[in-house]
Amino acid sequence: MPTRPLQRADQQPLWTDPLACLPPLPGHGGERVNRQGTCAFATPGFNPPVGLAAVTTPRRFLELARSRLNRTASAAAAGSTASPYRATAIPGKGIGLIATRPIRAGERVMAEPVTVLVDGQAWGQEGWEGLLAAAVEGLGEKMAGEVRGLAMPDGWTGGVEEGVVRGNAFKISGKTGGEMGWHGVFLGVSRLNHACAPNMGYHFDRDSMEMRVYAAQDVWPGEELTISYVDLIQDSHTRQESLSATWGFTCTCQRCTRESHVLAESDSRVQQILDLWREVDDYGGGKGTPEKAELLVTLYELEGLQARIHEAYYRAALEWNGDGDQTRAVRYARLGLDRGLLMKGEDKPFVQSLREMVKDPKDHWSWRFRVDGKEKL
Ligand SMILES: C[S@@+](CC[C@H](N)C(=O)[O-])C[C@H]1O[C@@H](n2cnc3c(N)ncnc32)[C@H](O)[C@@H]1O
Repeated sequence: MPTRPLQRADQQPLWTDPLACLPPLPGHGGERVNRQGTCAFATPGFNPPVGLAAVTTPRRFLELARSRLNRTASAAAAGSTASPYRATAIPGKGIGLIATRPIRAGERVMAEPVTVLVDGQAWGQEGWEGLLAAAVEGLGEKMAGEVRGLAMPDGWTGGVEEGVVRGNAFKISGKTGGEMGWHGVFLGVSRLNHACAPNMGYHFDRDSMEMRVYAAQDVWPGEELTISYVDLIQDSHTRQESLSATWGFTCTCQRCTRESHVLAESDSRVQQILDLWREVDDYGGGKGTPEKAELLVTLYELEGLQARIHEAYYRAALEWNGDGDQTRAVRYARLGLDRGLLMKGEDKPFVQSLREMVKDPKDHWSWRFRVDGKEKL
């Protein structure tokens, strides 16, 4: 444990002593509670003036302070420009974000450091809600008030801070000391409402601890900015059930409220997407073709799945390369890379794979794999 705060010359200290701790869990060993138990932290030096509230062990918080947080504040400052949206009340949805100027597809709309972090290992542990409340309190009256003012799941009757985390946290991952899961709340991003054909996509950047939100399509002033809370490649009934179970609302988005025969058509397209996926993802099966992958692209477009279109482009790139058509392969690889970088981030394996294909399609594992058959794989 550091005896002096970790800090850079130009920044506030990022390490703070725990505000409160739970005893260590059985099997974790160690006598000293503040070394092994889960604790509440609040540090005002992170993303000032917001700060960071965290529920985790001192060891993991220290790892974060050392490896991540120093870089975050500068990355956020470098990217700050006037927001192309404003928060306002949306009938039936609480607060939401509305575009205040045209936003072009691919434009970065938000880049926001995390404000509340709950260690996946602490989530649900007896007494974790108390630690969460203490960490949020530690942000100071103004910021704690902002966190507590976020929406809770409809019908929530438990504690405020827990409700806020359950209603707004994204599952995010970090790399310090091996893979680990966190639940992160972002003050601005939390105001994005759900739609089943959202106009925004996002990814979490592990280096800067920022959530980055990008336009998946052109957006006009006055349009609401939306993301998806659930897997969109599910039929309307399953999507509705999962939104209602976790957030307690009934989705009234355009994709969910069409006339019944149009809704049935949409659900059948979802089924066709799933069937095509199975065929093109079976590299040894012989049923995948470039035409099927291109049909996948069309179905994604028809379903308004622009925030996930990179998935279809990736498959079209593989199929054309597998067929030995390097020009078409590179075309789709370029499209997939362009969208994939925005929606999933740099470190995803499919992004690396597309980079390799763009560089030299014939050197990519998929070159002519459909033509040359199984021996190629
Ligand atoms: C992450 S918050 C989004 C921002 C929220 N509207 C607010 O006022 O802060 C999630 C909550 O917003 C509401 N919400 C989000 N999308 C919705 C939708 N499509 N229809 C109705 N309510 C929605 C629900 O109350 C949900 O629990």
